[in-house]
Amino acid sequence: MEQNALFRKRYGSFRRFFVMLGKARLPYLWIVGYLAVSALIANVSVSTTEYSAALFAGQVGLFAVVLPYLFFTLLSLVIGSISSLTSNLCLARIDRNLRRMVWKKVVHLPLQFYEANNPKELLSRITTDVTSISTLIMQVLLPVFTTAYSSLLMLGRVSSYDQRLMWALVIVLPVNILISFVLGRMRFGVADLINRRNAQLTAAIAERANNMLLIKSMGTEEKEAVAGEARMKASYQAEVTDLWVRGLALPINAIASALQSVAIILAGRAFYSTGALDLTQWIAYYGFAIQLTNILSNYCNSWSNFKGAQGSVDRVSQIMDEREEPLDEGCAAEVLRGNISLRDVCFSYGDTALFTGLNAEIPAGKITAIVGPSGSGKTTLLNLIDRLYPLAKGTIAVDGRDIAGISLHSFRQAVGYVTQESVMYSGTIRQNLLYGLDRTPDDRELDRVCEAVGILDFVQEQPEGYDTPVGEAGASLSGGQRQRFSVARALLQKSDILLLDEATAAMDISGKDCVWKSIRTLMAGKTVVYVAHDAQTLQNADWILVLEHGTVTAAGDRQTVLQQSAFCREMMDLKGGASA
Ligand SMILES: Nc1ncnc2c1ncn2[C@@H]1O[C@H](COP(=O)(O)OP(=O)(O)OP(=O)(O)O)[C@@H](O)[C@H]1O
Repeated sequence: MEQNALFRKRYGSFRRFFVMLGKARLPYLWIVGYLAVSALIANVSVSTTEYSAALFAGQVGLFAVVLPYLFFTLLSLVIGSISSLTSNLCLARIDRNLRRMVWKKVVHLPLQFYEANNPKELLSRITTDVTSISTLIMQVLLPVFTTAYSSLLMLGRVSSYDQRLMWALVIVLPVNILISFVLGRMRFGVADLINRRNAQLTAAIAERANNMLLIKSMGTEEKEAVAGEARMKASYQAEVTDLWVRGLALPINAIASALQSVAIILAGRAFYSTGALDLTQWIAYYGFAIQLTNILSNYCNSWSNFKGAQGSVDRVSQIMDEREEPLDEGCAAEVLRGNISLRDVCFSYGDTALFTGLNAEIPAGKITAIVGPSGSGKTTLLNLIDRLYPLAKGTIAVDGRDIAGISLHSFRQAVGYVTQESVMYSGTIRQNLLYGLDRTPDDRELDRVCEAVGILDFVQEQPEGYDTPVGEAGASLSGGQRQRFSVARALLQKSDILLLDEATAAMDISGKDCVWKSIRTLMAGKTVVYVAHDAQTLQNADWILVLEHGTVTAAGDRQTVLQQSAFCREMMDLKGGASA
């Protein structure tokens, strides 16, 4: 974070914008095509202006003026349509490439990033912010070239009539640019505020929509309605402020344009009356001057978009500056026997230290239970073994090898992990079972594993069997069913080490027994580490670690630990048979 702040301080938005574009792999061929078509339009437009000026001046020669005028008018229509198509395609492709870049980055960031940033706010970074950056490229960045080219072309034509007239035009034109700069600065703050408030609103709505069960059961509908209203009011107020700023910009721009037109006409008129320009040139000059004014003021209006999109650039480039997890650094995991040793492990959440020199041994080929009071760090310990957080100090070794030297990707392939939440996606049962596997087991294998965790009957009762959708995040399944599918998914992974965090807590007594028997059979000879909260699941352990106040206070087989640990005795005596 500190590093990012330093980066942001050192490099302005411009620099970060271009660094980001460098990473985005823009559709360069399409962009070149768009620029070429725009250059063609500029040339056609110069010819159209000159032929129309000749017509206005009374030259009606069919082949010298009328037909060329009609031809160029038609040509500008055709090229205009091609240009608008190319521009829209460019915008869509830039949008797609930027989104792909941000998403690729986001999925490679460490868990800590998601804990430090509201994941739901990330939604708007990938959608709204990316769209404003794509628009910025199409409306501000590329028009630098098209506007400069058209302006130079037209100024060149005016200069061919009289060089002094061109300089007069060059002096008058920047009035609009100056005004747009000032207005753009004003708009930036407001546009950024709108984006931030909308992102907060989206995040809050997404969170509430996910937690409707809690809202209903606690009867907080009214409170939530009022809180939502306050957030919507905040967004509305930001939008109203933006309207006021834009409202102020309109008359200022209109007055500036009117003054500019008067100056342009007076300058042209002076040259025409002294005979420096003929009638056709005078009309053509006026046509070019008006077009130049429009092109520059359109560009300057877009410039205010740049100021508005600066916040989006900052937010997206903040993601792009984050360090990714180095998934492929280090050597391959190969086959792990699964003897896990923790040496002087230190780990903190922010400033709060959880482990300050934790030592523990988890034997290979056994089922080890981790028990301890709530908040003692059992889940965190599993997360550290799965390398979801980096250690502040100390080492974790498997079979004597420091796991920090093993490539994260191959290590996590060798370690299966069933987390507390039993994560399911809104696909079919099959898609959920196969998620993350680098092979495609056939139905017979799926049947075997599902039978082992006691969910095969349920699958067979479904109209579409394994191809039955499970609803959003597995909403159509019970908590126990979700847990069985999560365990089945981990068993299909055929990992060397299996971590389970209260993986059977939502199952009934016979369900737990069935799942644990299968784990013992299917993981025979491999290492299983699980968090146990009740005496029944503790029965499955060959080895027990008691974790209290950041240290292991007892370790060994059941007999040894029961003698050593009051916590464990209490757990067996008081909670005997109770489910977690
Ligand atoms: N992401 C986090 N950020 C900050 N603190 C955290 C985070 N996750 C856990 N903690 C804190 O770390 C401590 C250990 O949490 P952990 O979930 O590892 O405990 P646990 O033993 O598994 O608890 P339980 O038995 O209740 O599931 C707790 O005090 C908790 O508040």
